Amino acid sequence: MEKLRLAIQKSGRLSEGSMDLIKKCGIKVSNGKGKLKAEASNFPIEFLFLRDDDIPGYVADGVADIGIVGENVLVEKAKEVKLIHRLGFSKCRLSLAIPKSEEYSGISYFEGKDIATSYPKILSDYLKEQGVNAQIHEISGSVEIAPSIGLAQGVCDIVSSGSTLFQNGLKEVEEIFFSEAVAVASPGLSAEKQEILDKLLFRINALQNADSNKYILLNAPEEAVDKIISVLPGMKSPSILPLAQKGWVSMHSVINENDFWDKIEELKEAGAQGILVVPIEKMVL
Ligand SMILES: Nc1ncnc2c1ncn2[C@@H]1O[C@H](COP(=O)(O)OP(=O)(O)OP(=O)(O)O)[C@@H](O)[C@H]1O
Ligand SMILES: O=P(O)(O)OC[C@H]1O[C@H](OP(=O)(O)OP(=O)(O)O)[C@H](O)[C@@H]1O
Ligand SMILES: [Mg+2]
Repeated sequence: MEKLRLAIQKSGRLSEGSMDLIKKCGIKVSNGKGKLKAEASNFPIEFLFLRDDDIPGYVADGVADIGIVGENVLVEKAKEVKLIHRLGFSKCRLSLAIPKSEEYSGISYFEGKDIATSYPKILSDYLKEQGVNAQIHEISGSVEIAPSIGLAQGVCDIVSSGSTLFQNGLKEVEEIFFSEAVAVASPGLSAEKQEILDKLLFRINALQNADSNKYILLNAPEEAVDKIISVLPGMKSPSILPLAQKGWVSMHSVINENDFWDKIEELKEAGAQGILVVPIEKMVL
């Protein structure tokens, strides 16, 4: 049987999230330290552990069928791959930053200046769009050091908490690109590989649906049921079970994480009591 080849980052900011996702999908793989290729024991998938920069190229060439990579690297490399799914981890942004002591006048500050970055394509597209001419110096890492050693007056690099910028005496002045981990696929997958990929995406969707929803249980007087159903429609409609106490029921449903606090207020007003909210591990719609 054919196996789907998945390229993931060997070690770095994407590795933990990628392996965690695979594990939660019920796929078992043992990747000893230093092992660059591994097979799952219970799913037709093979893993390649690579530098993240190489993943879009390997997927475009068909050496790997799919890959997990940051959107920043995907856009920077501009390879022929299909973005198939957003994964929601390793969220960060690409920003322009300058020394803290400098006064920032707006994007024209960078006119004629030198900017160090590992993302020359994204930066030059942005500067072009803004009508700014600046010299871009491509370096592959430790970008935040550039102003303090006289290599450039500004940097364009990844920011998450902002602590690396802060520790290097820099301040963020423009956010130019937002990124998260994404799954990408080769353009020409065989029907058999596409079928394996569909199975994997089905599992990922079940995890993501579960993450964005909660299971809710509550007790209510029978006369409050209609009002509560209108607040909590659930996946189809809530389950209702009689309580030992006459005139009372227990209602079970699913609630979206984003609506949670607003709905709790409405439920209490409608007469709900003993409200329990519990996480869902997997959810198939
Ligand atoms: N501080 C951060 N917080 C969240 N996500 C991040 C952070 N830094 C980087 N990322 C995301 O994770 C990806 C990988 O970052 P990492 O720092 O591990 O890359 P790297 O050093 O180039 O690794 P490699 O050795 O594989 O080339 C980045 O391209 C970005 O999408
Ligand atoms: O805003 P922060 O939370 O400080 O995160 C940003 C830093 O994180 C990444 O580096 P990482 O720590 O992964 O080290 P690396 O340079 O070896 O990739 C990135 O290159 C930034 O330098
Ligand atoms: Mg890299």
